[in-house]
Amino acid sequence: MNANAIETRELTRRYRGETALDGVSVSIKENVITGLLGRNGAGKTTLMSLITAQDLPSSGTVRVDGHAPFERAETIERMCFIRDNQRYPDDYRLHHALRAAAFSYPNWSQELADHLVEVFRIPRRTIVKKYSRGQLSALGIVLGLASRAPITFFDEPYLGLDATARGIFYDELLRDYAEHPRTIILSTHLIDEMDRLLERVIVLDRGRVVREADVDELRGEAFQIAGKLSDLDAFLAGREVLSRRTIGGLGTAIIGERPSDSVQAEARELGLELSGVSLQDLVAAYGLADEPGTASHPESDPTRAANAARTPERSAS
Ligand SMILES: Nc1ncnc2c1ncn2[C@@H]1O[C@H](COP(=O)(O)OP(=O)(O)OP(=O)(O)O)[C@@H](O)[C@H]1O
Repeated sequence: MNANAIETRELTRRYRGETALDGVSVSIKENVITGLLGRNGAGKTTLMSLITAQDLPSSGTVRVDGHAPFERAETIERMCFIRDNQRYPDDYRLHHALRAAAFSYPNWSQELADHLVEVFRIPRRTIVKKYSRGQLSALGIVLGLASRAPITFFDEPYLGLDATARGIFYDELLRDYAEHPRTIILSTHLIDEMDRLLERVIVLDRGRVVREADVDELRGEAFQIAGKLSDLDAFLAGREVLSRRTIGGLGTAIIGERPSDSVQAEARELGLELSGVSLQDLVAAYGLADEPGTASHPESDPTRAANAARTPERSAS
């Protein structure tokens, strides 16, 4: 079991009339990739800002490697926080940003930075202020990965990145993490895409922690069932139905229950298809993420619900 790199206790941040974080107590494990999930305004950025001492709590405590990070340089230099709206000085070009990062992060890898600049095709001569949204995100990723900071935060690092670049990010992150294990915290709405990266998730809703669990544990707690409505209704009676969709005479539902042998046998008898649930669907079923097909889940296919009702993608194992 990994030790905790970060612990917060009853962390609260109030702005005028708005409680952005409300008594958040979480433990983030060392050398694990943790996903920070939740709908817009859930408090993800606020939590990362407080942990990295870029903001002060209204009450509650933060401990990073056992220390309060605020004004503690040794702790702060162990952390790298890549914001989704990272700002750079007006005259900055790529080499300025890289040089500043090399100066700030003791574990900085220039070799990795040069490699990532090439694979993301980041322009060297253009002023950073003129970068496209995707190029800015790519630069953030270069700085975040090449920092090799023992604790690295990425706040929605994929904004504006095309699918190819996002794939490169996930592969490069996994490769470098395997060679240089470290604590990585990613806030994301693209749960489906990132679920291969995430080992643990913290789900926030309206400033509170609603779930903190290993991804495998979460996945084992629910299943999807699909088939004819009449058979489905018989199966669903008395069960904890987290979400349900109907298309014509077919339906799918996500059930909050372990898919035990007897459950699987019952589904078979009724001619229903039982399958695993993706992390995105599970978090959405709890009402804590954007539904697939909505604007902040751009990669999802709006026809997926219909397809799921017809042909479940995976079998439960
Ligand atoms: N400086 C501020 N002044 C007032 N309210 C703020 C401030 N910063 C954040 N908030 C509020 O705190 C809440 C949490 O914001 P936060 O940015 O942490 O959410 P988030 O989960 O990162 O959202 P998103 O997914 O949209 O980026 C929101 O309601 C937001 O409006």
